[in-house]
Amino acid sequence: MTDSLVVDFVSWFSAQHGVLDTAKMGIVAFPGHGRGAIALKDIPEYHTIFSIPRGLTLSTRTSTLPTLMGEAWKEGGLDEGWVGLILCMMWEESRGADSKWSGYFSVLPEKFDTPMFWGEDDLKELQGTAVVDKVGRDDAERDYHEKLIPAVKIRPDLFPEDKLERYFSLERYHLNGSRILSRSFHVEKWPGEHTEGESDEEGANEVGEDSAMDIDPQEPSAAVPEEAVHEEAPPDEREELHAEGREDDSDDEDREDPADVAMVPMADMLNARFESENAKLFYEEHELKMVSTKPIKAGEQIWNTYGDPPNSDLLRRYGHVDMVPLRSPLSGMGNPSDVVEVRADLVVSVASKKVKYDLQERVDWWLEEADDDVFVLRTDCELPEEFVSFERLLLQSKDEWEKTAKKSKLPKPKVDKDVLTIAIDVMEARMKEYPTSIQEDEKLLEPGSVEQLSVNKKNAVVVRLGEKRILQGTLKQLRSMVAALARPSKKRGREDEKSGKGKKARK
Ligand SMILES: C[S@@+](CC[C@H](N)C(=O)[O-])C[C@H]1O[C@@H](n2cnc3c(N)ncnc32)[C@H](O)[C@@H]1O
Repeated sequence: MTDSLVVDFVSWFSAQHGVLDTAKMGIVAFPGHGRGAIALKDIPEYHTIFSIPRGLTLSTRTSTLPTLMGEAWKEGGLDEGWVGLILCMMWEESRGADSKWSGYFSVLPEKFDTPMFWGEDDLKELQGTAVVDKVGRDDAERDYHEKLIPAVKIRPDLFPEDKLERYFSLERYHLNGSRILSRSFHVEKWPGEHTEGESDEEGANEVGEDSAMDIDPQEPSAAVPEEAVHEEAPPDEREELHAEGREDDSDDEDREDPADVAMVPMADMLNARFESENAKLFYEEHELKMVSTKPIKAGEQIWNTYGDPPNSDLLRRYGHVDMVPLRSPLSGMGNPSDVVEVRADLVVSVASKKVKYDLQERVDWWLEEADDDVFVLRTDCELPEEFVSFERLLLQSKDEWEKTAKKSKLPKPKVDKDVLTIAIDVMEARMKEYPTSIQEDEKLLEPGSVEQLSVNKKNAVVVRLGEKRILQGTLKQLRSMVAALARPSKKRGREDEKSGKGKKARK
């Protein structure tokens, strides 16, 4: 069946000087994925599938609203965070056919499956996962009340009373916020490009949450071999860098200029799946181009990348989860990018039962020096170095601790029996934070049972099961290391090598 909204959208796109290779790409419904792009013919590598003039992207740079609002834009804090872009989207949509983007709004979602819109019962299913504390509905609402509504009130000429309920409600605010979270791109200005009223200060007014997808600047020349492309860390990788406390992380790198966050019609029609990317968006001086990064066979889906985040982030930002074969030491289906977050305070509460001294001073020192209050375990099921180093700090004798503080150096991440035993207790305690067991979750996802689950509940089970499998895998490795230590030393040496003891944890 032809999707008439898509037909209208494609004509609007062409009328606005977007160029789509209609012989090669179609937009169709993929069961469970919404709409997506399909190759209608074989597409060779490095083929431009469509291009979008920069002016057709929708951002605070391209909408005329900030200019019409004048000084009030900055004075009202609309140049900070996403609230300005949300207001631009609401305003453009409220203008109907007068807006340049009128043909775009009709293909944007009106409903999301993300936890932001879940009821209490569904949210309970996520207990223990990394999603719970990150939904951020209250923070988002603060901007609505403190910035957006005052701006709307002072300009009834731009925001007429009779349009407020339909286009500027709190519900529409959340909807547009979610459209940005799941569909926006990071599009930087071309060097030398100047936008009226915009500060040139680096990192000015950065936003805490990155755009949904990153794109690469392309060399200004037309022919672009892959090597010429500057690869940037996708947004979620940057979040991970921060979470892992690498030396090169800094808040400035973690955050983006809100004016760089852009809605990109057509480019946001592409779905993504773990390591399936076969096309990518690049930007040039005047246009953005979706280019195939691999040959794509006729009938195949054209996939973008969202940076392969863990299922907890996929669910929170996009409303879906990835299920692909897992890699050793895990098995079955899941997301190989999954992570479990283990709070440092859980480690402290477990360790404090084993030691006789007060740990507060060491914990404060750690937070100052390492800035890591959460440890991230991955599907390789290895203890992160930072976790081991933190444990060692908590276990140090008074003398050792004094030396550590004096030298201002984190303890070496050396694993021994005490470290392993506490790590096991921590993993067991972390596992208890989920209200259900692995077996119960696996049963819920079995054929015959999974069909009875709502989409939200199924996704919640997939997220929590993915996290629990990492904990289970890590526990298995830790227990075998303890068992190896208990064996006579000659045999142990050989087994330690096999079990990876002494191997550096992933940083
Ligand atoms: C950038 S849009 C892609 C186009 C979208 N499917 C549509 O119908 O407009 C991102 C949204 O597509 C859906 N999506 C993308 N990849 C998916 C996948 N692998 N499985 C299920 N849904 C997916 C999610 O709803 C996500 O929020």
